[in-house]
Amino acid sequence: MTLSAPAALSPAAKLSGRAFYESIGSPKKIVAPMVDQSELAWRKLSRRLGADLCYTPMLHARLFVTQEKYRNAMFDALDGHSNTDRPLIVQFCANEPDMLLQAAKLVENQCDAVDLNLGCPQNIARRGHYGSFLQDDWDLIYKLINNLHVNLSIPVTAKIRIFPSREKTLAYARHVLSAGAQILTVHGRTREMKGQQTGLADWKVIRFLREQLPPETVIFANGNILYHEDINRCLKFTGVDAVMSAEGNLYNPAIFVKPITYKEAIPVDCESMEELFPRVDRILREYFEFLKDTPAEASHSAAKSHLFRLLRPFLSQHTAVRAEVAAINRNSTIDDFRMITEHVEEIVRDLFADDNVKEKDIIRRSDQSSDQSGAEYKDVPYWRVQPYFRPVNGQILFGGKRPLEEDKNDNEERKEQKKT
Ligand SMILES: Cc1cc2nc3c(=O)[nH]c(=O)nc-3n(C[C@H](O)[C@H](O)[C@H](O)COP(=O)(O)O)c2cc1C
Repeated sequence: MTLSAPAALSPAAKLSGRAFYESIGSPKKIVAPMVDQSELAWRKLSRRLGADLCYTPMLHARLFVTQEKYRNAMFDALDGHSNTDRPLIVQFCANEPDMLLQAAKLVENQCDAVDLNLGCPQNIARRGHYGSFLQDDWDLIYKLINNLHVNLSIPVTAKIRIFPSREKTLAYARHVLSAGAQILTVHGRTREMKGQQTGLADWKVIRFLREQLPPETVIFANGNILYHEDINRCLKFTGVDAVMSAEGNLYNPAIFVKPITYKEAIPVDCESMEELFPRVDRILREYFEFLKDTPAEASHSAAKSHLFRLLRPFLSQHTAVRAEVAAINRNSTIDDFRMITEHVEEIVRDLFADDNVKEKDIIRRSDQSSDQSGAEYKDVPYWRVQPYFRPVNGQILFGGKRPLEEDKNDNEERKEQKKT
């Protein structure tokens, strides 16, 4: 990929806001930008399972422009391919308007829009002065977005976090939109809500923004999507155009599998159980087939974390597989992933050879429910992919309410999450 000089374009020549959103098919179910996790192989799997728009992982604009090795590892000719990876929004973090523009120019023919990350709360973002730490520098945000709005041939979008005050959040949203952002993704957590302090995303603030901003503003809601039915619930509660999921999608890529029905809850009968909570052997095989055909470094370096997440409850029961996943390193080959996939298939085949398992292969409604979304919790057998409830202050809580026991996978997984 070679660098090209930016050509000035009239913003009027580009599709804006709702017209742009409609031009990419009015997506409702969106895979979030995720460092080292929303790479090509994963996006292909997610699209096959119902996602109708995907974001790339956050790319570092300066590294993308100045380091060819980084650029080629993160984004190659297959990313944003018209037959297999669209619609696609490429996300960058940046704090230099011209560097961001140069980076965006390098991908403008391989995606539908470029997104500015204004949400990353990690220390690395504090040190690098990007992500949510730009929340303190509204002038710079304006320049970053407006430079793309004026000079890029495709639309610019932005993903923000909320402030503790909803009025300030509204003023901030208006500022980001006035700079030229054509879609606003709102992650309903503040910058402080990370790690052990993550807690629930605030859908009420997102609804407030929806009510206050003009109807032509396209808004995506992000946060608290753990089950497929949460998508309907969130759309209904907030009134926004679409719902974005990160962790829900990673632990169960079939979270988007059904069309949006606006029904309160989907009854989990036998047929929908396999659709909504697929068996780990099936999902792993589908993922493996995409991984095998995706040579990009980004897809292979992401694979270990994907396996830990997909197989999370399964690994507690089958520690030999856990050891195989833990042993994956940068020298691992596709045959190592094939071997793990076949091992999991063999175990599940043996499990289902026993008629007793069939009786246990049901989703039970749990007696807990969350306060805000009204979601019903479910007990899902360990051989099926399922949401993960994050540790909060040493305990694993669901929606801030439901303590579960921490298990051995957490250490391995924490190591993986540190990388992201
Ligand atoms: C592994 C991982 C990587 C992430 N990387 C990014 C990123 O590159 N850019 C970004 O804007 N947000 C990133 N996020 C945040 C998510 O996009 C999302 O805003 C957040 O996880 C809340 O959504 P959720 O409740 O559906 O998980 C990441 C989240 C996870 C779990």
